[in-house]
Amino acid sequence: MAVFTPVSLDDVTQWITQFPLGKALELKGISSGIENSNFFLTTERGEYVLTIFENLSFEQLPFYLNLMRHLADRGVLVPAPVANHQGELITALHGKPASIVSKLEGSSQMEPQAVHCDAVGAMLANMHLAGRDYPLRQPNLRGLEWWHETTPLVLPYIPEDKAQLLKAEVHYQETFAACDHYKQLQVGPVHADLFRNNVMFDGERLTGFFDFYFAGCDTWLFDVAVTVNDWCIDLDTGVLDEVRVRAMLDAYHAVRPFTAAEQHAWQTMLRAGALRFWLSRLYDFYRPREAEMLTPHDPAHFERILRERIATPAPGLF
Ligand SMILES: Nc1ncnc2c1ncn2[C@@H]1O[C@H](COP(=O)(O)OP(=O)(O)O)[C@@H](O)[C@H]1O
Ligand SMILES: N[C@@H](CCOP(=O)(O)O)C(=O)O
Repeated sequence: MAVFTPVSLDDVTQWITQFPLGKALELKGISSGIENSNFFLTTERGEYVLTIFENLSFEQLPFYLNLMRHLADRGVLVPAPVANHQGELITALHGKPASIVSKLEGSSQMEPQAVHCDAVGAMLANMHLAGRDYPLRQPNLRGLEWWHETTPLVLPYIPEDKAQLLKAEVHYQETFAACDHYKQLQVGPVHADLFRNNVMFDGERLTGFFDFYFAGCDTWLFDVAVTVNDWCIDLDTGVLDEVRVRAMLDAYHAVRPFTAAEQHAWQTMLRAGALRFWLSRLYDFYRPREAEMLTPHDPAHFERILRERIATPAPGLF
């Protein structure tokens, strides 16, 4: 399903000569994924993933690919982009931007236990620290400004009680973002979509974070909130599982200690993390892109999480 641009081994045979990867031996389309055309590529040098970007442009991609290169160079487990002989990470294939990155071992852990949350928390903190000297800047394109612009576009489609909640929450978050506590939060490159399906595990060993195409500069705490809201919940109810929350937060804190300002902002950030995905799911549900081929994710899941975070205080950061 997720090969929108077909590519054959023949197509790649000539194209690959610009990379220091030897000959292409095998190419296999990857069926999951919703944004891009992805292939497992075997060459004389090893196993890689070839991506043809269907929506992001040559101008937008350097932030993401260079961030992955930067993090990989600092020992964070992420796919390492491979440069061609000219030092370029992004080159054209069938007229679209394409890149080759290293293949991560393992598979996604869709039923995480505390041990997995511990590994994700520690790696997330390492990733934030490693991103401190990343020189490129791009805001989180699904941040506050996008919430402000997108809310009026979905309001006409949803019933009054949901519309009230959405408007009230955006207002609450905007007010908080204007306060001094918010301005004290540490900011840097964040993944911003670190769900279970964007991390690989080989058993209990974390082998990497991937799918950085929602990354941007935002508060580190927002990234933690998005991650906790997916990894540490009961998927049916959205209720936080204290054991997994503690494992993730303690592991993060051991690498990069949370601050008092972050402790103060924590409950609000969990709400922000829920709002972000409720809104994007509403938008994708009611205003699907023309070329959208897959069933959109269920917005009700994140509405439930938002209501739950408003009603029930979460365990503290430390
Ligand atoms: N670097 C990688 N190593 C191993 N598998 C990968 C890698 N990148 C992507 N994949 C596989 O491809 C699938 C689709 O990738 P994803 O980034 O989610 O696609 P999309 O951006 O189209 O949503 C993933 O679920 C994973 O199985
Ligand atoms: N995690 C988001 C959707 C983003 O899709 P991805 O497969 O690229 O992570 C959601 O669940 O709404």
